Amino acid sequence: MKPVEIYILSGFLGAGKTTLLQNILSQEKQQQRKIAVIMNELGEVSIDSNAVPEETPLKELLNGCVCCTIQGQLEVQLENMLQEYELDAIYIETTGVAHPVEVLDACMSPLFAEKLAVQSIITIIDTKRWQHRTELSIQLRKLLIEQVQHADVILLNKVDSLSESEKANLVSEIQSLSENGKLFMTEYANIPLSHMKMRKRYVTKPHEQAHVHDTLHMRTYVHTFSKPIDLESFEQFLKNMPDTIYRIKGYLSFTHSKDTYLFQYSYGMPLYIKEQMNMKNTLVFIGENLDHQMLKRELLLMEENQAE
Ligand SMILES: Nc1nc2c(ncn2[C@@H]2O[C@H](COP(=O)(O)OP(=O)(O)OP(=O)(O)O)[C@@H](O)[C@H]2O)c(=O)[nH]1
Repeated sequence: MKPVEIYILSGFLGAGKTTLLQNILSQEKQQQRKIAVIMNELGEVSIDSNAVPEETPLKELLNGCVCCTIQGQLEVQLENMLQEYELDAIYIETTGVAHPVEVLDACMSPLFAEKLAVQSIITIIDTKRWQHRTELSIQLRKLLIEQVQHADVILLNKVDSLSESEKANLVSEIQSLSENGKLFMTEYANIPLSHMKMRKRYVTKPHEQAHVHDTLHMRTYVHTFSKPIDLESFEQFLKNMPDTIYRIKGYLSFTHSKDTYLFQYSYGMPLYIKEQMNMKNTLVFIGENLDHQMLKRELLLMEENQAE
């Protein structure tokens, strides 16, 4: 039997991995290939799973990073996928702080030698974040570089906000870091599937391990609101938030509207998208050394003030 192709989607928090996955899935559907997805999220609740169409088999690895605490679980989920479905390819969306090589290691287990064929590591870069990476801790900066160095395909995403000279500088900077990576500039991770397909024999290169908790000090906080909140107070809260909160995503309802909104926040940019269904109002925060108590206090206060 033909081995199932594996694609690893890597890239920092908010870079556009889920956006890329959605583009890929719709192209794969047109080609009538049988695809499954494994999603790893740092938080204990899943937000991105709605981005995957219902007919696509999906397994989620929540509350930890495949590259450290839950590597064993990835192997179990891969095995389950292979047993339950007949597939052409599996896409693995890693957490924004995962080291791609450690995810690769899990897929290269001897268990799967005949069954899986890793095709490529695709790293997506938030170009704006990259330009301002000196604001990140040294460990996170190293991780961003490693994500580039180990990629076969590199997408310079969110170029819509860059000038032509910024784009040129970025391309030469990334090219100097990557020996063999194929480089593409994208907006909303829009790229033809054919650019991501490459058959490669994988040998894992040496790399520095960066564990989410011990080295990167990444933490998550999940907050569920018991009622709709005031948009203005929420925006004020966002303005005062520490810079070390890199990513927020989840669902929100506001007092001014009956709708539920999918909320996305990356690199200081909030985005509200009307959601068709009524979802539980839960937000996942991801950041360095998150102050859980402070977040909880501020968010509860926001709800309490509402009642007055
Ligand atoms: N302006 C702009 N926004 C983009 C682009 N690509 C993605 N986004 C937005 O960036 C935000 C984060 O995108 P996602 O695809 O969820 O990023 P992610 O890497 O999956 O995020 P995590 O799973 O949290 O690490 C969303 O609001 C996207 O709509 C782009 O090219 N330009």
